[in-house]
Amino acid sequence: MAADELISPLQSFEGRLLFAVPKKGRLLQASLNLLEGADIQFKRENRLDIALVKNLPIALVFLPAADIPTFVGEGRVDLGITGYDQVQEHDAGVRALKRARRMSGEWISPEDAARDPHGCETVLDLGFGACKLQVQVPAKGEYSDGRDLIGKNIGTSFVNLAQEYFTRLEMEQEQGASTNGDVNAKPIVSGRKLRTNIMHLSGSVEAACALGVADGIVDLVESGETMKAAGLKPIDTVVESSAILIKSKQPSNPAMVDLIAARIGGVITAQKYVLCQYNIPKKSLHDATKITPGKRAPTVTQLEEEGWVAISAMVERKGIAPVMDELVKVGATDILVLEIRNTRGI
Ligand SMILES: Nc1ncnc2c1ncn2[C@@H]1O[C@H](COP(=O)(O)OP(=O)(O)OP(=O)(O)O)[C@@H](O)[C@H]1O
Ligand SMILES: O=P(O)(O)OC[C@H]1O[C@H](OP(=O)(O)OP(=O)(O)O)[C@H](O)[C@@H]1O
Repeated sequence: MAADELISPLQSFEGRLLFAVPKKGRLLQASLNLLEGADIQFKRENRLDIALVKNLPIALVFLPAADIPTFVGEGRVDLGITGYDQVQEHDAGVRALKRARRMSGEWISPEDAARDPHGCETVLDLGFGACKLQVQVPAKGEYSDGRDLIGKNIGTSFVNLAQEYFTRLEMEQEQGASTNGDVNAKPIVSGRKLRTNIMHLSGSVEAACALGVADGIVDLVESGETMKAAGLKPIDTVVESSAILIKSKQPSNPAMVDLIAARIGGVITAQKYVLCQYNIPKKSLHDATKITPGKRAPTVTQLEEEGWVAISAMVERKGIAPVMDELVKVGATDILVLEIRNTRGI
């Protein structure tokens, strides 16, 4: 066996920026598309959760989305793609741990405190994986408000956020105060015993009510199809989420983090916008530029034909159809909509 075959994947991380990517689930494919768009080239061997990037000093680590905030927050991994909901759940877990430590009077060494950044920074919203973490109850049942579930059984994979949510409601009830649903409005009292029973479920959480395990659940909703199929309805939203790029507070190679962030940001902008090109009589230029102002300003080019100009401007993809309708109304012709493959510096 050649000597280099004896080198473990862990050893070959040396000097590489570690970038965590969801290994499965809802965020996997869109994340892989982003990596491809950012020209991060790798080959993932079957069943291996580590892949060395061929053209950059980066190693990709494929991890469950729920674990990525821990790895990045602990500074073990430099960058990661995960859901904002997962970061919030992780942070709520860290808050709970700190409260418990304070309560038990546990001594925390200065080294521990320094090593414990327990937090990652959001670099970019990635524009996919939009969903809401919602409190759900049987559609035909007696509950219509989060407060109705105080003291009941709640099934969830988001135990820490659910605990914070119900702690807040219980405290409000006890104090007769209102925080208007803002879960961050008041600090959670240390050592307080929660009356609501939060049960951890790892998946298929929607089944818990029908099976009599839970009175309500806290779970993710996108289209609402799963919730509806399970005979549930939402009564409150705990977190609104989408996929985000996060970074450690002390990345091993800050310049490489910035480069990757710029590349990924460029791909996201390219996905969000299309390029709209059209010709318009010069006298209608003012009206047309109001419809397509572009990111900074539209590009206006003189046409050979007297009294006409050509315009080129970036337009948000989701609004392009009405923009084209409006352009036709002000006299635009030859309207073309082109895909943007990549961007930078926008
Ligand atoms: N229906 C959905 N629509 C959009 N995004 C979602 C949806 N469900 C989950 N997500 C996002 O994807 C993240 C990962 O969820 P997903 O269910 O794919 O996880 P997973 O790693 O496959 O774990 P599990 O085995 O628990 O399902 C969530 O934290 C959330 O940010
Ligand atoms: O509102 P919808 O569009 O129906 O999506 C919501 C569902 O998607 C997620 O689960 P997923 O399908 O990823 O599987 P899981 O239940 O195993 O987590 C989430 O936990 C819901 O069950």
